[in-house]
Amino acid sequence: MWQVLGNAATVAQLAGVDTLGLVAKIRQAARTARQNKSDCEHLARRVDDLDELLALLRSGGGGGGGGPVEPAAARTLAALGETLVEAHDLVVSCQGHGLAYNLFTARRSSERFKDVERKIDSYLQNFPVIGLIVINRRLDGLMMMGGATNGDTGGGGSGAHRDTSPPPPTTTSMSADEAAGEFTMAEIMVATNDFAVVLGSGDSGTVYKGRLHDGREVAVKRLRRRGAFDTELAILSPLRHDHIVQLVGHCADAGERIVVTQLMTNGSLHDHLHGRRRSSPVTSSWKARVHVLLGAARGVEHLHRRAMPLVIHAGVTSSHILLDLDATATTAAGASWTAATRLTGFGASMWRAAGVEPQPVSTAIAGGGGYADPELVSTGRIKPPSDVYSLGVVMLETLTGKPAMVTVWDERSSRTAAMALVSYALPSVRDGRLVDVLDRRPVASPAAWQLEPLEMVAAMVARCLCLHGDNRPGISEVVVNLERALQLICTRGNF
Ligand SMILES: Nc1ncnc2c1ncn2[C@@H]1O[C@H](COP(=O)(O)OP(=O)(O)OP(=O)(O)O)[C@@H](O)[C@H]1O
Repeated sequence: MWQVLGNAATVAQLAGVDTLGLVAKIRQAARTARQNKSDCEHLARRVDDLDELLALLRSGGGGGGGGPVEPAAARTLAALGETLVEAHDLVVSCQGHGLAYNLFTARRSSERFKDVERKIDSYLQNFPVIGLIVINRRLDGLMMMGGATNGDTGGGGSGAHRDTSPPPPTTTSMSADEAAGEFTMAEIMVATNDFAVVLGSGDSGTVYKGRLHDGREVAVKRLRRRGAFDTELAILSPLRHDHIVQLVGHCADAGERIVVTQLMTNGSLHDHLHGRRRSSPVTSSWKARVHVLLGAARGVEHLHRRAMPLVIHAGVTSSHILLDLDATATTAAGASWTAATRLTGFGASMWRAAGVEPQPVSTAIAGGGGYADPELVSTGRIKPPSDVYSLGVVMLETLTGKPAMVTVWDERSSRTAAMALVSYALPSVRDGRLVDVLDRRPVASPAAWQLEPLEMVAAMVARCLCLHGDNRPGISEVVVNLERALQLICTRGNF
């Protein structure tokens, strides 16, 4: 949604005026105004309120105001420049006129003051959003310079004394030439061989396999709705994390709306649990399953606690947890695998300012298919615990090997009926009878020492699925639980 403008577009150029110089002049002119003095002083105070926004926009543009600016901020700057000129002219016009002028123009002046103040208020209202955009750009710049990497590469965590304070944003190493780009439709057609290979499809579009001219393999998502394109691009652009799919670029050409992301070669967790990929480590090993859940939970943790701006995913499902598995590697102990897990499906996601009230959403966003947070459905308001609920459903799905909606036999109607997995399996989990619903594909008859880590996960699932969001654990607690379960599995023989 907001590609970086050309390097020539700097803060000063976009505003078209020396904004800080104008603010000082308005202050000065208000002090010496002879007509409408109180209006002038009031206006000068409102202009003062813009100081912080101006300073942020200047520093965020990079290099003392010499760097590129996002289009949203650029538009604001250009309009802001005009408003400041208007405010200056208005205050200056109030100097040194006589009674006749005053009677003649008093009404018009008061309307002009109100108009300018209204404009200033609207900039101030947009300030948090613009500020976040600018901060993201600044962080991206720092990451590019530092080449920081701090991503999880899987395996069990220490599980001990986890620091719950938000660490600095986690990033994958991404060089400047890997920054997201804009593609033409012709480039997309070549990359996908005219949309030859379908990887999957969802609510918002169909995803195709592609290869860029530089050899990178990508997933090309052709969206049906403009809104989902804007949302997905806006949300994904600033996100850099080992458990979140990386944006490669986009195409808004020839009426098409396409988002290009890195290819995840092994499909989704859903495919492995219920679909086409029946013989994979994820089907046959509890270690692989918990490892994948941990990756997904770390992705959500990044969104909830560290991303700038913070994000509510609003669509956590097993189809939105993508995998890159390398099951071909072998070790002295036998066949082995490595796995990378990344979240996708950001078409309904939203930004969240820390400490604000839960946001109202349309019931369509409340989700469905057995993943929807019942509190969100009943209140129409979304908050981070909604993602925890949906992740709880994915965890239950992973423990039981059953999809989020199951088919059961209905005695009364003597017909099969659809039932939410939560209704079907949670009572057993809550009663401490996980074995009754546990998937037997990884281990046919699990021993008590094998059940223990899985029961740990099941206990967390029961908490994630509490009806009231406030009773659910925070996402970091879920991460710690999965780290401990994985560690236990690893120390007990990698089953
Ligand atoms: N980067 C990728 N690599 C491999 N396969 C992918 C990738 N992105 C998506 N897919 C496949 O396409 C399917 C649908 O993609 P996605 O989940 O992004 O669409 P969606 O459900 O329409 O998303 P949204 O909820 O954002 O509208 C996924 O379940 C997966 O099988």
